[in-house]
Amino acid sequence: MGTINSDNSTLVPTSEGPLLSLRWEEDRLFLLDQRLLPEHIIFLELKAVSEIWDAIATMKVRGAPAIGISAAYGVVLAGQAYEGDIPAQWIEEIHKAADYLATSRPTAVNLFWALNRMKDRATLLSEQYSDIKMLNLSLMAEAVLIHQEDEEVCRMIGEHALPLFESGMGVLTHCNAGGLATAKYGTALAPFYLAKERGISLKVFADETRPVLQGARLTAFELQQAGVDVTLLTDNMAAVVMAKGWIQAVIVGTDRVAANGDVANKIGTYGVAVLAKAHGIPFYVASPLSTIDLSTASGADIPIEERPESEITEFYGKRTAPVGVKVFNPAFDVTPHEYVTAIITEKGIVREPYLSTLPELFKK
Ligand SMILES: CSC[C@@H](O)[C@@H](O)C(=O)COP(=O)(O)O
Repeated sequence: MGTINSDNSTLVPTSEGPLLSLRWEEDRLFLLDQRLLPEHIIFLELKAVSEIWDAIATMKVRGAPAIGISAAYGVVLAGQAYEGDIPAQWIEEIHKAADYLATSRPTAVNLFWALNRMKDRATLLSEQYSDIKMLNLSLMAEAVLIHQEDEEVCRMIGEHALPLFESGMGVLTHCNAGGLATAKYGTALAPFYLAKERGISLKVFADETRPVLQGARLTAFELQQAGVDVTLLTDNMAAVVMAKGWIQAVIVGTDRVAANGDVANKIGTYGVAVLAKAHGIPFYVASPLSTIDLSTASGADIPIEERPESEITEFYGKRTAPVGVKVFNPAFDVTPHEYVTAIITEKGIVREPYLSTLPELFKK
């Protein structure tokens, strides 16, 4: 890919590997507007903290790692917008922006992880430098590092996950935990890219993922672009394809893993996990360490975002439900740890008992 557009024209995708959804250039963030995929490939050029907040809240950028990276750049923009020369005031602006960005979406812990990392770095830097230009440059380097690290983390998740699959296997995924949701490769989709590179043929089944259709619009799109064998299903077809024996494994991403191994991910994931267990199919979760939140004891403590009713009562602007009907629209659900066969991280694979195996990952 690599084509950048800032004047809202539609660009034709190329097939030079995974599509990149984020690009930073000195004092601005270029973001692929994921709401418009697959019809339009349009990059937004963001220069203000409020624009980053809006992009996250309205899901122009979505997926836990991509949200974290965008927020980190949002903090950089706040530092660059400060016009004074007093480091203590600069730090205040950084904290104000981070606290504001933290209100954009509640469930993906990568958002808070990245913001805390940026705040800590800013504090450390302000003890070393008093020149605001130097502070801004150094803080920008931290955001760039978060961005670059994510690519390597995703690649390593793919390396660890790949041996779980054999050529010819059918693998089901839900939502989009791909390159679009991360710096590159994705988490759950990373092994599919590596398999493709290495001539291992996997048959991927992508749930469409109601109500915002990340599976149909994003997963099917990015895998098709990369030449991966992908078949699109509506969410209620997962049971049928499992019963037919077409699925040998499930792999999904996550927005937050609690200390006991409970996993929050896109609404519908829990149902897929229950179905997998009923059919004796392993259910894998791909998670960077930045998505593991040991300070959250269990899934019951994970804040679950509820989104606008219109996502359910309307379909692309057309009303599909009676006016005034009651609606429940949680964006995520929690899969209890007993359904999770293994969690695949950049540091390796862990299994039950998660209460002891997850903390070990942070000591490696
Ligand atoms: C690597 S992305 C992992 C998760 O963030 C992903 O599976 C997911 O649930 C995204 O939800 P979204 O609401 O599209 O941000």
